[in-house]
Amino acid sequence: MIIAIDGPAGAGKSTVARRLAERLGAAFLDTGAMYRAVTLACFQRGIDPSDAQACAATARSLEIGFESDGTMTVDGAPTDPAIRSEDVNLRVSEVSAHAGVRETIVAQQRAVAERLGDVVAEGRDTTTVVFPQADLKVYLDASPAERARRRAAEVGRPDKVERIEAALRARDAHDSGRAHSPLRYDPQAALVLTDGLGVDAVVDRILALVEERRS
Ligand SMILES: Nc1ncnc2c1ncn2[C@@H]1O[C@H](COP(=O)(O)OP(=O)(O)OP(=O)(O)O)[C@@H](O)[C@H]1O
Ligand SMILES: Nc1ccn([C@@H]2O[C@H](COP(=O)(O)O)[C@@H](O)[C@H]2O)c(=O)n1
Repeated sequence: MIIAIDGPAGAGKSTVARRLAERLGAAFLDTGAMYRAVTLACFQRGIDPSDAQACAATARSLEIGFESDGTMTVDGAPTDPAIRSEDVNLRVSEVSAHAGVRETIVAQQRAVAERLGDVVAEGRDTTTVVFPQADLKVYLDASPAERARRRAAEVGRPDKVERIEAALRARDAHDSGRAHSPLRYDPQAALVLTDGLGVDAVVDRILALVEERRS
């Protein structure tokens, strides 16, 4: 069984997907973490994120592994927390837009799912490109203001909510506007709007959809 969850930045995809995977006894696949790992490796190697060929070569050179609990390794080592840094946030959309990077990473995502079996995958193109045959597709969304409030609370900076909203909107615009695998709503996906809904309520709603598909 594959459940694919897409949506804009900060919509709650990884939080919900991780919890859903736990409830279902499935593996959790955070596809964005893979693009973040490529971006960080580009920084560490002095590669310009606009250099499509060098970014693609970097993606090909990395050995990215996944455990069923969602733990990712890069070249056999635990993932560097710097993949979540502000610097990576600012350039990951640019790196992930290169066709050569996507070709490599999408192939790895499919191979991981093949190996892990039941999978809850989340990202930007898991419903449309990576797993078009998914058993359930969900598009998770919330207003930009709500997403920014949640993210600001997460990082303990409610005073920065406006800056955070601007950054989320910029990343969404880049992810939606790119030529290869843009973020878009797949008409086969169930749209789940989460303003005013807690994480457990969102997970319960998706579990109800899983049950519907099974019956
Ligand atoms: N339904 C919800 N209610 C309240 N807070 C939520 C809800 N869903 C997620 N959150 C919180 O919002 C923040 C962003 O969630 P998360 O990191 O899962 O989003 P995401 O869609 O994976 O983001 P990104 O695409 O940027 O990685 C987290 O602090 C998370 O705990
Ligand atoms: N399937 C995906 C997943 C992510 N991306 C790109 O990576 C960025 C970071 O993703 P997070 O979910 O960790 O925030 C995201 O902004 C996209 O640029 C992607 O292209 N495809």
